[in-house]
This record gives sequence, C-alpha cells and structure tokens, in this order.
Amino acid sequence: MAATPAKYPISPSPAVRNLNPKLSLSIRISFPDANFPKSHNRISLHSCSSSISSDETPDRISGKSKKTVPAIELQKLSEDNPYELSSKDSSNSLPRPLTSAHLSNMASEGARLRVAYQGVGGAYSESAAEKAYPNCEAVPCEQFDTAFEAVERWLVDRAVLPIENSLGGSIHRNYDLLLRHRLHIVGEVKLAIRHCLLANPGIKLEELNRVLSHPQALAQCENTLTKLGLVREAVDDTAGAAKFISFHKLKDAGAVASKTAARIYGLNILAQDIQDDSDNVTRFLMLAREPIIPGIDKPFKTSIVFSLEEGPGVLFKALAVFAMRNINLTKIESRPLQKHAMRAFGDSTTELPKHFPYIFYVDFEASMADPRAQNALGHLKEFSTFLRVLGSYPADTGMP
Ligand SMILES: O=C(O)C(=O)C[C@]1(C(=O)O)C=C[C@@H](O)C=C1
Repeated sequence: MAATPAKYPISPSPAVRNLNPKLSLSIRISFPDANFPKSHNRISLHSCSSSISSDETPDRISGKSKKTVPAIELQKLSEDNPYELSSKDSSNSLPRPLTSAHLSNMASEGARLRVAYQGVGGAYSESAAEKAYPNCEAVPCEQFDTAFEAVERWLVDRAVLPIENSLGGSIHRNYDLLLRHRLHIVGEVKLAIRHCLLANPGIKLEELNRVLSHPQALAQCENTLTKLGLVREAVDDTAGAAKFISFHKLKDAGAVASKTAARIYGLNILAQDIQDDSDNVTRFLMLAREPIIPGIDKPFKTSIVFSLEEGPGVLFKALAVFAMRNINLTKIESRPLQKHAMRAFGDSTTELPKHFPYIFYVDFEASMADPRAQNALGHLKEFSTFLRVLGSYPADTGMP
C-alpha cells in the first residue's frame, strides 16, 4: 500500500539544479568547500524561510512560534584542508570554520538555528534535532536527500540525520549521501528509541491486521510484531505512519511510533516499549556546510571514507594504521561504489566486472588535532586511492 506522505515544508524539487559535485578519486585528504550560491555572497535565510513554510508544519500543530533567522554572511571555504593551518590563515578572506564553542553559543544565546530532519512532527529525528540543538527550529523534510540539499542551499543551518541503530544496524542511505554531498559532520547525538503501538481511539489490539512504520522501526520491533501476527507496511517515517492512520481514521491498521506522535495525532497507545531490546539507541549525525575546528579538550571522534587498491591484505593494512597508533575504531562500514559499478555495467560488452569496487567508512576515537590521527591518515593516504575526512567532532558520551 502506498501511504500518501504528509506535506512537508521542504520536499525534493526535481527542478532544482543538482549541486552535488562529481565524486572524484584523489589521493589527497580533502576537506571539500561548501557549495556556494553562484552569484551571491550574502543570502538572507529569512527570505528563504517564507518560501518553504507550509500550513502543516509541526509548529502549527504544537503552536510553537516561528522566529525569523537573521541574514548571515557567507564565507567561501578554501580548497585547502582547514585543519592544516598555514600562514595564509591569518588573512581575513580565508575561511573561519565554526568551532564547537561557536555552535553551543548559538544555542545558548537564543539564536534559533534551523535544523532539518527527515520525517514529520513527532518523528524520532525531530527529537534528535532538538537534543542536538536545544531551542532550534526543527524543519521537517520529506527525504534524507532533501535534508542534505536544504543545508547546501542555505534553507537551513544544519541537518540531523540517523546513521545507525543498535538493533537495526546502519542506515545505508545516509552513508551513501555523505559521500555524494559535501557536508561536514560537526557532531553526533544518541537517542534512546522507545516504540509504541498506536491505534485510533476505540480500536482494540485484536482488530488490527496491519501496522505501518519506518522500515527501521518495524525491524526494531520484529519479535513483537511477529507475535501479534501483524502485516508490516513501510512508510517514510514513524510519525508519518501515525499521521496517516489518524487522518484516514483506519480501523484495521496501527502505527509503530513515539509517545509524542500519539499525542500530536490523537492516537491511543496500545502497547509501550515494543522494541526487541530495551537498549534501543539510534545515533544521529549533525551536519553543517562548514567543519568545526577539532579540539583535544574533550573526547573527539573522526569519521573518514576511503577506497583501496585491489589486492590481498589491503584492508588489513588500512586498519593497521590505526591499531599501531593505539587508536580505537568505533565503526566500519563498507558500501559499493555505485558510480563505478554503473559505469562498468553501462559498458557495451556483456562482461561483468571482475570485482565490485567498495568504499569504507571508518569512525575512530581521536581528534584531527591529535598528531596520532594526522599520522594515521598520512599513512593511510600512501595506499588509498581516495580519502576524505567527513568530520572531526565531539563524541556524544552522555546518556542516550
Ligand atoms: O521515523 C522516524 O521517526 C525517524 O526518525 C527515522 C528513524 C530511522 O531512520 O532509523 C530514526 C530512529 C529510529 O531508529 C527509527 C526510525
């Protein structure tokens, strides 16, 4: 069944020029510059916000007031690695990346950051955005791509997107989008996910035949939903599922979503904490157009993506650059390099490629300000075909 998604303030527009630079293979460690509107050095987010607001924003639902965001001055990032500071950096025309102090000041001084998330009001991603940036204006986006694009086009200041879950694993789409887009990871936030089974008022558990939710949420409640014998139907987000069953007053369908979604869409909670494990945590990334300057004052993490030549033991060698410097890895993910694969298949010959090229995403526990991390990446660069630092940011060491 195709559930019609709710109206979102920001939805993908095919007419919009694709700003994503082509993926390039390079052996230098690259810190890409922000995408820059062609003819403007100055842009008012105020003027953008009026064109993307809608009658159905969660702000309406919750009655929260909207503040306009003052115009901000854009600065073009240099192509150079901003972490490798040189004498050039004293010039005023050079980039001034945001520092972690700057980020927290913006929140505490009451300036409302506009933060994109995927889903509608009541989605876990909205809670993650509010946890990452207290007092922010959370801006719903239809798809993950839309949230990336909203930051790139200066419609919002940040995006907060899920990257992995303790039960369901990686959110592959966002790994792929990190590579395709040129945003920087400036932080992470972990959120405890507690799912509820929701239904319209008066509907009993026995009356339900099917359940709608985000595929990750359905996977996280696999055992409970199997026991209940409910047919799963995937939709864009948990809160969207709640909104849909509420709007259509469905009698045979429930939704897996949060308590907040139940409240917003006037649904009853038939069961609480239906996730397969009580420790259900999703890790979200905070994304910005510019990187932050990494520090060593608190625990930092660094996320990189790289590709390797074919050959025996190359991955072993790549991981050894961290092991020999006593740097702990917290995550490794491999993804097919899609453009390569497509080119190979688009060839006029019918021969299949001998190997599928893969790229590797690694998170490690060290700041780029730490010489161990710099040396490890310098070493990795010697035998990687491509290497990019996605971000060096404070680790979320708090309670989820
Ligand atoms: O659908 C939502 O509410 C979301 O925020 C998305 C999402 C995800 O993509 O993993 C986020 C957290 C939960 O793990 C389930 C779903």
